[in-house]
Amino acid sequence: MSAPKTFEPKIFRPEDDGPDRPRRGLDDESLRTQTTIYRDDLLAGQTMLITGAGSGMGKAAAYLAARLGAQVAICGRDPDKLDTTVKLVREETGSEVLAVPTNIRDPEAVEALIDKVHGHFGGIDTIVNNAGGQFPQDAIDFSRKGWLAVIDTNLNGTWWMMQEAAKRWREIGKPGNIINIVANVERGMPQAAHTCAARAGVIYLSKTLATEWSRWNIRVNCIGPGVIETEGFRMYPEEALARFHKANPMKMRGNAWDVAEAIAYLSSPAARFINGDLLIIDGGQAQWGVIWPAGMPDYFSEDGAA
Ligand SMILES: CCCCCCCCCCC/C=C/C(=O)SCCNC(=O)CCNC(=O)[C@H](O)C(C)(C)COP(=O)(O)OP(=O)(O)OC[C@H]1O[C@@H](n2cnc3c(N)ncnc32)[C@H](O)[C@@H]1OP(=O)(O)O
Ligand SMILES: NC(=O)C1=CN([C@@H]2O[C@H](COP(=O)(O)OP(=O)(O)OC[C@H]3O[C@@H](n4cnc5c(N)ncnc54)[C@H](OP(=O)(O)O)[C@@H]3O)[C@@H](O)[C@H]2O)C=CC1
Repeated sequence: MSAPKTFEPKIFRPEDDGPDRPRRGLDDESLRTQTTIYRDDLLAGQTMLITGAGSGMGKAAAYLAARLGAQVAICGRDPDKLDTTVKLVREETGSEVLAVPTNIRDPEAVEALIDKVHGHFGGIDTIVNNAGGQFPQDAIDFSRKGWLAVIDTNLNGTWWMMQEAAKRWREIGKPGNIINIVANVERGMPQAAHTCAARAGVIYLSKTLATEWSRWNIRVNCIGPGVIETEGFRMYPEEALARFHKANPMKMRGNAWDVAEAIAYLSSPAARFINGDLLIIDGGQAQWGVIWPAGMPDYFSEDGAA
């Protein structure tokens, strides 16, 4: 049976995510079996700090970076999630990941995180600002607290990370590399206006910093994922998920490995001349469709009100 074209927009809360729903994204077993085009020591000698790495794309990126020889530090709010990444990397590579539970919304905690990673590994070469998220809802119904939560996480949190890392790189006279995971916001995103605003902010912040900070040899780039199936899909109702693949002309969902490999590329010497750019990984979504993660109001359907 095909998914309905429209359904009543509704608020979906994490508590609606029951045990009967399928788990989404690449589990540890799938991650272990992923292959890569990169040579084994591509990132040897590098230290990478990846935020939001207890699940999804951040976890895949941390695992791939460790496999390619990088020293890896990770953060996220939930220590149990971070432990799953530490364990996976240890079992598969024998390397120890440094896990520092941190809320990126807290600038002092971010400062302490950057200190800790520098102290532990003697420096940082690349930071990947991947932590983030939102909830699908019609913008007119956003609560003030909900708006602030999304802006604070995705825009302010990313900024605190960038500024603290750059201050340290300037102080010690070492080059730096920043990769910000944003979203595909080119056509706007119905029912994700808060994240659209925050991600557009990060993209243009990054383009600006790529110029300002080039004098300290700090590069700043963004990756814009389209529909990437991860644990984060729990925030979306099944009716919406059934249509997510239609957001792009390839009619498929990407996975966390697609993004992890792009992160590895931008962390490698091959990307030394890439600065201020936005790499979109979306199967062509930018030129294609718009999806309504909380349900398309009838007004927008083919036979809706003129
Ligand atoms: C990226 C584009 C989205 C759709 C565009 C179309 C393309 C679709 C395809 C892409 C789909 C996937 C996109 C992903 O990014 S999935 C991966 C990311 N992971 C997540 O988004 C899950 C995690 N999300 C969150 O953690 C939260 O959204 C949030 C950022 C808000 C976290 O904040 P906080 O920890 O403070 O959370 P709280 O629970 O305390 O909430 C604070 C207030 O926010 C409001 N709120 C929260 N959830 C909802 C909801 N489901 N519906 C409505 N309002 C919500 C609310 O006011 C909260 O306060 P109260 O609890 O006191 O009411
Ligand atoms: N999946 C998709 O289709 C798309 C995803 N994105 C973005 O890509 C990034 C990765 O998403 P994905 O892997 O799918 O989702 P996940 O939900 O699996 O990962 C997001 C991670 O961010 C962490 N996080 C959230 N808030 C904070 C915070 N305040 N401080 C520290 N860590 C935090 C979460 O851990 P914890 O809760 O423990 O803090 C979680 O591990 C996110 O920014 C997401 O919004 C963008 C476009 C599409």
